[in-house]
Amino acid sequence: MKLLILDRDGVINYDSDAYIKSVEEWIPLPGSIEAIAQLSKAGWTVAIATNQSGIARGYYDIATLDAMHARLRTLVAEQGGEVGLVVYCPHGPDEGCNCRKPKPGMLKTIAEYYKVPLAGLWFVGDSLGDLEAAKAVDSQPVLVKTGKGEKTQAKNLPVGTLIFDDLAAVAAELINN
Ligand SMILES: O=P(O)(O)OC[C@@H](O)[C@H]1O[C@@H](OP(=O)(O)O)[C@@H](O)[C@@H](O)[C@@H]1O
Ligand SMILES: [Mg+2]
Ligand SMILES: [Zn+2]
Repeated sequence: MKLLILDRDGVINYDSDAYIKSVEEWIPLPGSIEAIAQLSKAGWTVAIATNQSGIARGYYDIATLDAMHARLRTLVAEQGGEVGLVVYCPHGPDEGCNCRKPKPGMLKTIAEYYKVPLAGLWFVGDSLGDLEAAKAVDSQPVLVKTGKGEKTQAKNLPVGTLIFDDLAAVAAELINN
């Protein structure tokens, strides 16, 4: 099975230091919806692993978060594709959960759900925590330069991190090679 895991904010949609607090604030990045649809139509299962500490901080609720993800699913379906499992960490940084990236808990959940090994599995993110989560379970860290990606690129990246301009470039690489 061809499984790809994506971070959400800064990879699929624009991110904000003020958090993405409503469906109206959830705006797809150029080409991201089409990229997910093309991957899906090419036989890839596209899952999502996203930190959503805004829940713990009281900025938005689970119903709003679900509405964002329903919007994502609708947009991808309109392009003939589909979105797989979406896993989120609703906890705050100080709660010591096992799912908040850079911990790999969400990656493990997704891999177990699809019964796919984590080794070498591509995880696409814009933050260092995304890349560290991938490295922690021997998955392939993939950085995109959207969202916080350009800032992240200046940091000390895990060895072997692959770098692409955006999700569309990641999709082109996977579909054409
Ligand atoms: O990139 P993903 O994992 O999909 O989601 C990131 C968001 O949950 C938010 O994560 C926050 O980090 P803290 O959770 O406050 O450390 C900040 O970086 C926000 O700008 C960002 O919108
Ligand atoms: Mg992100
Ligand atoms: Zn958590």
